[in-house]
Amino acid sequence: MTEPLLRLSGLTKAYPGVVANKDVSFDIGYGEVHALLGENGAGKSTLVKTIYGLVKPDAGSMTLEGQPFAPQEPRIARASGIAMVFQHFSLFDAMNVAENIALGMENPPPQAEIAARVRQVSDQYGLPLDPDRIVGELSAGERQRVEIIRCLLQDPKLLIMDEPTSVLTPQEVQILFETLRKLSSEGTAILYISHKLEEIRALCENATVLRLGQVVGTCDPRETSARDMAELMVGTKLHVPEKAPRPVGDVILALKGLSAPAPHRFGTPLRDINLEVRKGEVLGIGGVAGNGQDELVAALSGELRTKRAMVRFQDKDIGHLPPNARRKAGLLAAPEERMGHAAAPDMSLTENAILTATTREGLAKKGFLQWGKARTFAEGVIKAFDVRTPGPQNAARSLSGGNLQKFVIGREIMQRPDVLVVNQPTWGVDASAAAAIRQALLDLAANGSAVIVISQDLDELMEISDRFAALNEGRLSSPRAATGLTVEEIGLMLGGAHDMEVAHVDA
Ligand SMILES: Nc1ncnc2c1ncn2[C@@H]1O[C@H](COP(=O)(O)OP(=O)(O)OP(=O)(O)O)[C@@H](O)[C@H]1O
Repeated sequence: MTEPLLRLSGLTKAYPGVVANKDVSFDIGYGEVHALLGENGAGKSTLVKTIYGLVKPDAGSMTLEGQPFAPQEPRIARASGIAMVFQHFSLFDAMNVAENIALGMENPPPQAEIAARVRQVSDQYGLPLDPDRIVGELSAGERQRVEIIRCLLQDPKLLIMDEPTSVLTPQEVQILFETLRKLSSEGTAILYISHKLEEIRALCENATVLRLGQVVGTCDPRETSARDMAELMVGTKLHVPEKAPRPVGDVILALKGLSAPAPHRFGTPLRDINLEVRKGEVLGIGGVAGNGQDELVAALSGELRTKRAMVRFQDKDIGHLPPNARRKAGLLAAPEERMGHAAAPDMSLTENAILTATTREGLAKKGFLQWGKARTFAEGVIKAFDVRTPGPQNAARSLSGGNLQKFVIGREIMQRPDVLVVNQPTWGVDASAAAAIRQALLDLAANGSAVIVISQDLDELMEISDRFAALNEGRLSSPRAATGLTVEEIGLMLGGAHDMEVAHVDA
């Protein structure tokens, strides 16, 4: 039998309180597109970090092209032909594409040469990218291309991709898949982590499923339904969120001509947003990343202050109020970037609970923090939202991405907001946890709160929203009932051809 490209044999890695990988063995062949599946915390990242030399296994071994392979650090893994595109990009906004790529090289050639090679690889693999563009001005999809091209310049034998499509538009996903197929046909193997099972079915020829750190199954995704794969991952039947009919109440939040300049050089200005949100409704806001999503969340949460009358909440003008005053009044928000924005990575979960829940949960008394109460609150979130962690004393950084997301969203929901604004609530979250988060948002609305969900995942928005609006270059289309909206109509709304603008053209 011929040797596989990479063989993993009995890899085991334990962290305090959890075994992240337990006796994991499988092969990846030359040119094979291999999916690594598993719910949040199943151990996928730990495994790929082991292959990339970022984690040292406690036991087990690897071979690469038949030779023992035990990279002590990423530099060695890269030199052996392993490349990795991370979920979170590591690029410098103020530098151009070629400069960013040079930063990742051991011995970078002159800029002009890098630019020429970027152009060549970009043409060869159908990944449009201009090496002279400033990274801060690129879309998420283009930033990812920078990372991919950086990898391709190393001519990898194995390309590892961790959740590559969560920030991409459907068109960008197609471009990426074409590139990956071409790479595979040329003999480059791809190890692909994603929670988007339909994409796995379209792309991968083999899948290894991890649960609680162990391999629990393998399948051919082309011949396995998404539902079967999801159930293999969780080991139980999948719960699909139910959108029960709900009475919709009075207007609780109104945006009136909400405008704000871009908060930084690479931000988007908000332009004359008008919107009414009612008690008991879920309003979905779609749009390609970078069209004002972060700015809108900031204007609602109070991180971005505006003129008083631009934000009206429960019949009071609050555009000038800071976040804590808004929290106290019942307007809560969970931003998109969980590490560093929604949660402080080095703080424990209890401390992270204190960060946003002190006012509403009474976690401070006469200026002193009530640690016992804070811990109980954090434990409540962990329990209610099935956050996989040994306990609230653990640092946010130690949680897997999806588990931290469950904690961050749960922390806000458990504070019983009157209005909850969430940005990308299920980003990087596995199918069953995503279903649980969506159900929690629907339950919140069923209890009379208003929920604004900002997401790039149109399927998600259609699943839970009563009304749908689209953000485009800082403008918001007028919301429309989600039921019955066609893909074409949504596409037009996302592209900015919404009713107001069409009316202007006619005039
Ligand atoms: N540095 C660390 N310290 C302590 N525990 C860790 C550390 N890294 C990972 N873990 C734990 O190991 C387990 C596996 O985590 P891992 O990030 O590999 O999961 P994952 O499958 O990639 O999850 P996700 O899909 O949410 O990204 C989790 O329980 C996680 O909390």
